[in-house]
Amino acid sequence: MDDLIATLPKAELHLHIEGTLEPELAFQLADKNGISLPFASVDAMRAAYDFQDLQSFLDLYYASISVVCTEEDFHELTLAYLKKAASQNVRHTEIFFDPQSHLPREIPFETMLSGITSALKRGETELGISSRLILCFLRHLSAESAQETLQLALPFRDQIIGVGLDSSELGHPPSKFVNVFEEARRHGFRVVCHAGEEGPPEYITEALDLLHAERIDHGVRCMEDPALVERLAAEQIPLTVCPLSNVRLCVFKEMSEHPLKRMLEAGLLVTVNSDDPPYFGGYVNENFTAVQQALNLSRSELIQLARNSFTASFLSEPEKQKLLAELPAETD
Ligand SMILES: Nc1ncnc2[nH]cnc12
Ligand SMILES: [Zn+2]
Repeated sequence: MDDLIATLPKAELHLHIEGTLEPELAFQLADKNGISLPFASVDAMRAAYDFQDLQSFLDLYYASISVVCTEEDFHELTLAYLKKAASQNVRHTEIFFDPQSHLPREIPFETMLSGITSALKRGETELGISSRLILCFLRHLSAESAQETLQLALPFRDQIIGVGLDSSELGHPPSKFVNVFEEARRHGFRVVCHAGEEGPPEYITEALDLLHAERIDHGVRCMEDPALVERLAAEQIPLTVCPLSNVRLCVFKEMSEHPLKRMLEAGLLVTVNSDDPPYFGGYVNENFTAVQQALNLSRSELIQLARNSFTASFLSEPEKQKLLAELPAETD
C-alpha cells in the first residue's frame, strides 16, 4: 500500500506554512537573524515536540516562528514545503498563513505575502504544484484585531483565495467572528474554519450557519453528534482531517481510535492532511500510511481520499477534472 500512497496524485488542503518550519531551518534562520531559540540544538528542539493538547503545541509554534523575519525567509520556508510536498506527489496545495503571528514583530503584511507568493509561483513553474493561499485569523485574539488584519489584506485580494480561523479553539467559538467573516465574504473571499478539533460539535454548526464556512478544518468531533454527521454527509461539506496532528495533540489516544474510517463509511467528504508536519511527525504521505496501517484502509478507500482532496479543493471545475482523471481505478 505504501507504493500506492507514494504514487497517488493528491491535494493538501490543511497546511499552516508557519507549521512547516523544520528545526534545521529554524536554527539557520535564528543564526542569520541574530535571534536565539530556547533550545541548545536541533535534536533538543525536536525532542520538545511532545504535546499535551493544542495549546501546548501553539505555545511552541508561535515561539519558533520568531526566527522567520524577511521576505527571503518566508520564501525559503514556503519553497522548502513545496519541494517536500511535490516529492510526495502532492499536485495542488491550499496553504494557510497567520499574519497576526508576524505583524506584532513589525513584519509588514506585504513582506510576508511577497515571500510566500513568489515561492508559490516557483512551485508552479519549477515543481508543477499548483496552490492557493488562505489567510487565517487567530481566534484567541479579538474580533477587532481580525478586522484590522482583513483591512491589510484587501489590497491583495487577488492573491488570497479565502479566509479561515485557527489557533486556540476552546472558548473562542466561530460566533465571535461573524462580522469579519461577513465582510470577507462581501469582498469575495472563500471561507473555511477550524472547528471540532478540540471544540465541541456546536462550533462546527456555528462555522456553517454563522460564518458560512464552505469547508471545515478538522471537524473530527462531529462524530459525537449523529444529526450533524447526517447534515455534513447530505451537504457534502468537506472536512480536512489531520490524523497525526490529532494523535500528537491528544484528541485521540492512539491512531487505532481515530474516526477517519468511520467518517468515510458515514459518507463524509473527508481528506487527509498534515497540518504542521515537522511538529507532528510527518507530511501528507506519512499521514496516509499511519491511517492505512492503524485502520486497515483498503486500496479503494485510499483512492477515495485522494479523489476527495481534489473534489474539496478551490480549484476550478476543469482543473479538478484534469487531476481526477489521473487517479487509478478504484478496485480492491
Ligand atoms: N491544528 C491547529 N489547530 C488550530 N490552530 C492551529 N495553528 C496551527 N495548527 C493548528
Ligand atoms: Zn490546522
